[in-house]
Amino acid sequence: MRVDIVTIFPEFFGVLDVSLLGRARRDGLLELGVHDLRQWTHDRHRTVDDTPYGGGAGMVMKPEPWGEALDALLGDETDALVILPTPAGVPFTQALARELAAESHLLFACGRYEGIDARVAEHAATRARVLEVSLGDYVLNGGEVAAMAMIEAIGRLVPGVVGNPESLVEESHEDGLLEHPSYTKPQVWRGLEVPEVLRSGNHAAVAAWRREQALERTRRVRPDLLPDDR
Ligand SMILES: COc1ccc2nc(C(=O)O)sc2c1
Repeated sequence: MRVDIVTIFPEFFGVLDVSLLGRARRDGLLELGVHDLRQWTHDRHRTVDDTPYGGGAGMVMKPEPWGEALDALLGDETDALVILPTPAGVPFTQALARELAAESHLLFACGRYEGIDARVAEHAATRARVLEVSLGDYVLNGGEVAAMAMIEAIGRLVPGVVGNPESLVEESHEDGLLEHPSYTKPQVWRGLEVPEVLRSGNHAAVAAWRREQALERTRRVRPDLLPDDR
């Protein structure tokens, strides 16, 4: 998978060189390109924003630099997916992350200020698929944090990135439930003991206990995830 990121804060994404995604890049499983939007400006001040038509507070990102950036990064390619992080987007979920992990080329267009001129998404849709996505029902200062979170959630699902694919199965949201609590040594810690069933060696009993714990935790913390009959 290739991931391109266009941003006015390219230094923001240095962290993607470390940990899991850093190794995936070195192993050739993920290709990452981080691009400063200002390289597609042509004035002395490298201007990327201007006042909004219709008035209102804040500034809007100009369409010209974005158009040239997408021209340069998409070329004649037709199967790229342009992801626009925005509070007005569809919710980012584990299911969406799984879908996006199957893509061959993602381009994250990270807005700042009050957002990107709407014609950028409109014109991009004439040459690529465009998806406006939100991390959640809150507002960040720009698309970079959202893009970072999405790239991590998507990248770790790309085959080969996580050493043991089994570890991707028993996770919150993978089966529609929150994950069960986990324990490791010591058996007793500050008077708190690991549940006996986990030390029983009875795999069926452990699986049943974990399932019940996941259901109980989901009912308590995220009842909205449960269909009415669970
Ligand atoms: C101007 O670009 C922005 C601003 C806020 C924002 N908030 C997001 C979110 O997913 O919460 S994405 C995003 C992009």
